[in-house]
Amino acid sequence: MISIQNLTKRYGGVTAVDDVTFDVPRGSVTGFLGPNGAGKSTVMRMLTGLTPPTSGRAHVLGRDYRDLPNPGERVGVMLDASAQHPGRTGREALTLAALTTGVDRSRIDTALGLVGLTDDEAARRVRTYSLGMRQRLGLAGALLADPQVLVLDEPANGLDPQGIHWMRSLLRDFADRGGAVLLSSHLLHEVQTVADDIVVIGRGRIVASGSMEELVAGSGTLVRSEDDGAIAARLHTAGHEATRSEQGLVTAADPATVGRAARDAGVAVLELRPRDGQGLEELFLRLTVEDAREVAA
Ligand SMILES: Nc1ncnc2c1ncn2[C@@H]1O[C@H](COP(=O)(O)OP(=O)(O)OP(=O)(O)O)[C@@H](O)[C@H]1O
Repeated sequence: MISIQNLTKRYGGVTAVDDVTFDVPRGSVTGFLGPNGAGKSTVMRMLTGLTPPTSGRAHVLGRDYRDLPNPGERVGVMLDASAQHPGRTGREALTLAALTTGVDRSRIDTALGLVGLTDDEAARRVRTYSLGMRQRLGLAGALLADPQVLVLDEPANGLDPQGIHWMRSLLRDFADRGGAVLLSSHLLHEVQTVADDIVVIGRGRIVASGSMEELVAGSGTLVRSEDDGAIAARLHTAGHEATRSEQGLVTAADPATVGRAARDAGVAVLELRPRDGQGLEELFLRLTVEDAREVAA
């Protein structure tokens, strides 16, 4: 439902997006993850027709966003939740959006209900909203026309952990009903909670992508035993790197291979498991630390 191919954007000498290719299929919530300045917003702006690509293409529902008839009806977009008119009430903001996209006004209450904004909150001016409430209002705007695709830039920004879990079920439900979601974040734990597929971008280029399970599995195995050194030696002989950490031995080999190495070494295993979210955190940090440093510099 979203197809991005060899997408590149240059601003003068700066290559903001460099040959990016990925798809978001029907039924998927895809997290677009990268440090500040990695190029996420630029990809989303090109996808929604706000910035022309230097080369490559970004299609949504099979064509350029600008070529879709009434794109606001089929693609829900939230690029900057803080860019809402502070003097309007939440309900007024949604009413204007309904008028400009030709959506039936009855959808306003549905959208408010979906994002959990009460009638009283919708009657308040946006300037009195917390960041989390603005995100909810932005999401209500994106959901207003009951679109097939959602493109959301940093939607979890300002939400508390409970809010992030709430967003997960909202987006999961949207995808399960046949929709596709692309959402960006510079925080791994937000994406980890919400998305089932991940694309990691650093310095304009994709540095990793796959399902959450693949990326977690790709981050190896942890084993704690009565003799980690003996297992490490067996793994080395079999061609697997293994390093000692405070928690035990860490290796890229899968748990079954590590279990056999322990058996062959005659060592009792105390703990053996795939490395979980923490492994993914390390993967993200390792993949992006250089990029983050360059951007900071
Ligand atoms: N209009 C522009 N003119 C010049 N450079 C730009 C422009 N827009 C973005 N850039 C540069 O392109 C790079 C990518 O920026 P982008 O906003 O897409 O990153 P991001 O991943 O969305 O970051 P953040 O998480 O901070 O929003 C940055 O180096 C940025 O300075």
